[in-house]
Amino acid sequence: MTQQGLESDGVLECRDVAGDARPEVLVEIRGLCFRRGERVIFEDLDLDIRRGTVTAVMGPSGTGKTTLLKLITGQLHPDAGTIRVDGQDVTRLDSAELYRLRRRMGMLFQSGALLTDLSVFDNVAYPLREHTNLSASMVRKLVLLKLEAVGLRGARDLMPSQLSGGMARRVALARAIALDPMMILYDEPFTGQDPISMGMLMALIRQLNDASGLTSILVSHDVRETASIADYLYVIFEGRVVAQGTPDELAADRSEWVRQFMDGLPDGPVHFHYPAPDLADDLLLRGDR
Ligand SMILES: Nc1ncnc2c1ncn2[C@@H]1O[C@H](COP(=O)(O)OP(=O)(O)OP(=O)(O)O)[C@@H](O)[C@H]1O
Repeated sequence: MTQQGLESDGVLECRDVAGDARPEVLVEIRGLCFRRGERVIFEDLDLDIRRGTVTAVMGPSGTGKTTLLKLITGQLHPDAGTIRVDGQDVTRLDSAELYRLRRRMGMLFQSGALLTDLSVFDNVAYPLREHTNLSASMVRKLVLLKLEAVGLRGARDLMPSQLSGGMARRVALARAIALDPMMILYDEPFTGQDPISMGMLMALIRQLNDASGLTSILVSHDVRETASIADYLYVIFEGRVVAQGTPDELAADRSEWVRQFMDGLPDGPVHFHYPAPDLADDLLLRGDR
């Protein structure tokens, strides 16, 4: 049994819910509640990531997508709810168990920069040297295979400063799959990429997922590109899932939420302004902030 959030008279409460583990689901989130100070980021959020799929999590800026990835990887602890990854509730693991589980999750975060003083080869070798006792010749073979998978075996001796942005992201991807994770989490992998790089990364995400039997969670603002490679999409807003379905289902969905988000419309249920007092009142207030 675990706790699940409920809104009652504007107060976030929690109730007990039972988890329902299903083998086809790799990540099962139930009743997730998470606050940042006074701000409720997630409130009673349910979400499933099925094994073998590329599942995208989309939503307006600041809605909590990166936070969700951090909760799944146990970097943040929820206020209530369960997050099961491969049957284990990450909210209840001790640090050694969490460490073992995290080794099975590859991450490609926006800030996941390469180590600038190490070559491409050594960047990819790094997790293998840190986390395994493999011989140098086995590390070499694995690094070359991972670099081959991202098309950069020939770039092994380059330093990060000699790579384009798209190449750097592909090296980071090779590093993320070095330990053969069961799952890979991508946070805005396409940001700042030209169309060719973006196309390469999209194809790579799909290919790696299918060829390596991975499960992928993809957080992205790039709706069209994401929809073209994802099997299933979640749209989250104000702490909850407001829409979900296959790309075809969401393309056919007429609800205001889905249309605003999928079609990038400036007007709709999502407002441009962060909540604030009335502008005229605010301007009349004394003070220096
Ligand atoms: N360390 C922090 N301390 C306090 N608030 C934070 C912190 N990190 C994020 N937040 C807040 O949590 C909310 C969710 O942030 P998050 O980065 O998860 O959003 P996001 O959906 O990934 O946004 P974007 O699409 O712009 O990257 C935001 O309102 C943000 O201001």
